Amino acid sequence: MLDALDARASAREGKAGGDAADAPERPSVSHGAVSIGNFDGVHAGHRELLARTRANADAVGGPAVVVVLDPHPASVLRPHSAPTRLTTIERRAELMSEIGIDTLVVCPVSIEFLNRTANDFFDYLIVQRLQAKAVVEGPNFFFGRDRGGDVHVLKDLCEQSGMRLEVVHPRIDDGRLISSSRIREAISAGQIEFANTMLQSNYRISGRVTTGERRGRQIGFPTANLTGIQTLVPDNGVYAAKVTIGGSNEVSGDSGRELRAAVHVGPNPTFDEERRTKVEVHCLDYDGDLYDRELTVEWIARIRPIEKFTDVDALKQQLHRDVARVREIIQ
Ligand SMILES: Cc1cc2nc3c(=O)[nH]c(=O)nc-3n(C[C@H](O)[C@H](O)[C@H](O)COP(=O)(O)O)c2cc1C
Ligand SMILES: Nc1ncnc2c1ncn2[C@@H]1O[C@H](COP(=O)(O)OP(=O)(O)O)[C@@H](O)[C@H]1O
Repeated sequence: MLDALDARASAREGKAGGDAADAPERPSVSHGAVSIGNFDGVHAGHRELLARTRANADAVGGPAVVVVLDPHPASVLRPHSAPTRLTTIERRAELMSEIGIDTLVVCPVSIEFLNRTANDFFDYLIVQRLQAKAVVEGPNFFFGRDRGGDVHVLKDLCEQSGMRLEVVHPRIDDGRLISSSRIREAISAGQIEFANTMLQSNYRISGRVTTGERRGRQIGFPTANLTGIQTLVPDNGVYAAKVTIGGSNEVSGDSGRELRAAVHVGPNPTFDEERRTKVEVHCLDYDGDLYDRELTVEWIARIRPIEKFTDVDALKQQLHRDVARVREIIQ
């Protein structure tokens, strides 16, 4: 039973995965302040909860620990309705590290795990595995079989174990709660600036550069075509973005180089390719080989929808205007 908690990430190192027993230096998870959730996006609401987790950790003199239930419990129960994630676990660890969380523990979620009663969940995870001194959650926190535990149950259990509990009230924006699903809706509608405001950071995706139709260079606008994207792709359209070349474990010379880019998301109707959605990145002021490299795209603003142009010259004229617009938006 204890091996349910078998992977952890040191948020300070921004890494995830691996078995705890293999880690050369196990990050400290005991006797601290703990918050449990999915934290997809690490958005403004999460950030308030995490700031309070940090403050409680300081008050009890232990580490600030976040337990990410992965995959999201709802997607284990209803795999077909699982939403596409906003952030990988590695990205969540990176963002949490930036805001002062010491350790991110990944708790694998299975049907058996979700079948624990609320008392059992609390005893196993919070008491035995984490030996927590403080717990921080939002009022919508439910735990245990059939979501049997809520913050009132949690309050009683914490009191019985002599733990502090802080319930952090969620952040309201325009009278509506900031939530991961609301951010997904905004991104899927191309409302990148609104999503970025709710995230309090620029939305990102990463992918590997693959070959396309080799048309880009012929028309003077080479585009790096991304594949293997694991997170939500914004609505079809043309965007201004910042791009970083190379993955975290690449050592090549220009790894980490940041560029501005005009990014196309969608089909290529001008070339009668109406169906396939592609993510194509035209980097400004760059000429090099990107095939098989990893690119991270930081979305800044949507410029326009995809159009079918009457000919390639009309497309080229528009691409010149798109690039000029990117230069205006990202100075
Ligand atoms: C910033 C940008 C905007 C684009 N907008 C459109 C568009 O509105 N309509 C369209 O058919 N293709 C558009 N394209 C896509 C080109 O058709 C595509 O890059 C070209 O076909 C090259 O494809 P390839 O990389 O497979 O060679 C755009 C490309 C870029 C970089
Ligand atoms: N400024 C640039 N932006 C994007 N890719 C570039 C740039 N300069 C050179 N390249 C290279 O050109 C390739 C894209 O050229 P393109 O003719 O569109 O071919 P493909 O159809 O295979 O994507 C990229 O994968 C990259 O290796």
